[in-house]
Amino acid sequence: MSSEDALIHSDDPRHPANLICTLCKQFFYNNWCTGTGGGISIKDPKTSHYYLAPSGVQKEQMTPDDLFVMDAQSLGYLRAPKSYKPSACTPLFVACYQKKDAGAIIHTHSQNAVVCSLIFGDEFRIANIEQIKAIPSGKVDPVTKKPIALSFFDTLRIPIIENMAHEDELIDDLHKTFIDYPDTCAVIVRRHGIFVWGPTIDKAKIFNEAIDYLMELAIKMHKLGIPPDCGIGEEKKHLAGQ
Ligand SMILES: CSC[C@@H](O)[C@@H](O)C(=O)COP(=O)(O)O
Ligand SMILES: [Zn+2]
Repeated sequence: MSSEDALIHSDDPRHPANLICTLCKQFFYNNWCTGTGGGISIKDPKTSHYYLAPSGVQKEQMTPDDLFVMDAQSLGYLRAPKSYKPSACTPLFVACYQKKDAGAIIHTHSQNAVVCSLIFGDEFRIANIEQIKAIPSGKVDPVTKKPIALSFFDTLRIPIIENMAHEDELIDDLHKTFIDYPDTCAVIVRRHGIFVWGPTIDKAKIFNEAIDYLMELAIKMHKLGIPPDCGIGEEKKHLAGQ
C-alpha cells in the first residue's frame, strides 16, 4: 500500500476516513446531505491531519478512496484524488479548525436550518427547552476544566449569516461570527444550511442533532404563535392571543 493510501485505509470503523463515509450515509437519510449538498470534515486526533470530502459527489456513496487529506501546518494535500476537487467548504472547515480549535465540522442543508433562516433575522434564539442542555455554553469549569453546557434556563443563540454565490465567499462573515459570538458552536447560512463544529466528531454530531431538533421545534412553536425564546409560562399568553 502506498503511503498516501495508508492515510485512508484502516479496519477501524472510527478512523476518520471510515467515519466520514458512515456518517454521510446516515446524514443522507436524515435529508441533511442530499443532492451532493453538505458534508463532514474530521481532524484525525492522532496525526492532526484534516480529512475532507471531494466536491460535488453524492456524499452517501463516498468511499475512503475518494477522500482528501490535508496537512494541518502547511495546508498542503498529503493525499488528493486526481479525479476530484476538494469540497468547496474546505476554506470554511479550515477556518473552524484554526480559529475554533474544532476537531470536526458538520455542514448540512437541513430544511430546519433553512426555514429558521427565513423566519428569524440575524440570530436564531430558543430558550427554556430541555434539549438546550446538549449544547456547550462556551464556558469552562474553573475547577474541573471541563466545558459547561447551557442550562435549561439559558437561551441558545446562533448567528445567521447571508448566503453567497460561492461557498468561499462566506469566509468573512464566518470570521465575523467568531468575534461576535465567541461561544457559538454553529453558524446558520440563510437559505442554505448550517455549519456545526465540536472538539471531536462525536461532540459535533451531538451538537448538530440537538440544534436540528431545536430548529424543528422552533418552527413548530413559531407556527403556533409562540416565540421560541419566550419565557417559561409566557406561551399561554401567545396561545391565548390566537
Ligand atoms: C448542491 S451544491 C452545494 C454546494 O455548493 C455546497 O453548499 C455544499 O454543501 C457541498 O459542497 P461540496 O463542494 O460538494 O462539498
Ligand atoms: Zn452547502
